[in-house]
Amino acid sequence: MTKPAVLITGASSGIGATYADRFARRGHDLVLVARNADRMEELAARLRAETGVTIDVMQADLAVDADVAKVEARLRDDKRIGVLINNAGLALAGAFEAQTAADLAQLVGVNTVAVLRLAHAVAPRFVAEGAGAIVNIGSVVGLVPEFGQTVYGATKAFVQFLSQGLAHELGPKGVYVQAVLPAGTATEIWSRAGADPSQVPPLMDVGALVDAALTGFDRREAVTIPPLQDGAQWDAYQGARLAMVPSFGATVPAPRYLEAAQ
Ligand SMILES: NC(=O)C1=CN([C@@H]2O[C@H](COP(=O)(O)OP(=O)(O)OC[C@H]3O[C@@H](n4cnc5c(N)ncnc54)[C@H](OP(=O)(O)O)[C@@H]3O)[C@@H](O)[C@H]2O)C=CC1
Ligand SMILES: CC(=O)[C@H](N)C(=O)O
Repeated sequence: MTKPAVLITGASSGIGATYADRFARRGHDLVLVARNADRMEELAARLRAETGVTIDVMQADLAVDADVAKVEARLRDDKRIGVLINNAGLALAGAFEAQTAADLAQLVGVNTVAVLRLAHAVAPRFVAEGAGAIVNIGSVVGLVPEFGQTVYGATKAFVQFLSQGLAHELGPKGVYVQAVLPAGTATEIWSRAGADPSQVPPLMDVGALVDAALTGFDRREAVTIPPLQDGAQWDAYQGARLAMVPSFGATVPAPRYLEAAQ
């Protein structure tokens, strides 16, 4: 049986380039998407030579509406594509009040709007086929407002919610949706974000990260958190969240709000 082609955003470096390497070695044809076409062509030439798979390179800036539309069209029309890896993203150093509106718009555009639009473009075809996979790269930062990377973390919380919601909606229709939540991983994201090198935490090897994410993928896990050593902690967290749900149906405020503040 022919393996589905895989479209990977942010495939010019780091986690995306490593996904490209791993899927090529599994025998999948690829579509690589990012801004730096030279780096993708170099990666594609190496992987074609080493694995024999077919690789197309699409230059696109996912902060630019017309470029996102180009990738959406490819996802809608190219029926060979059966896996979307929504990986492209960026981080931003600095305090919220010092970050510029333009930088924040780019951060939110690439990390959330593009992720949503690409998933939305491919979902109808996957649902009609009753097959397909959407992998969204979030971050543990989306679970920890206390880290102080507020807007970056908010984009990753969006990715996590979107993924869990889509898993709930699309799973019964045959479409697998996975959220991958890396923690600090050794890629260019830190220097690109302008992070102070003395503040960078110990980092996971990018190959180890992607191999663990693919283990979760093969198991059809909804949320994969490679650095989390005790998986039962995630299950307990989800259990605590779901335990609140019946209360959300209450039609009167909780007693603690019925006493006037002193
Ligand atoms: N490394 C880490 O510690 C962690 C990373 N992540 C997430 O992993 C994902 C990949 O990042 P990582 O590999 O670490 O970092 P890199 O900086 O190495 O890679 C980011 C990729 O995204 C692409 N990209 C960035 N901006 C745009 C844009 N406007 N349009 C198209 N492509 C773009 C870059 O390509 P180009 O410049 O060619 O466009 C590059 O291929 C991100 O979503 C990140 O948030 C999550 C948790 C931890
Ligand atoms: C820059 C970061 O904080 C990193 N990409 C992460 O998500 O952990």
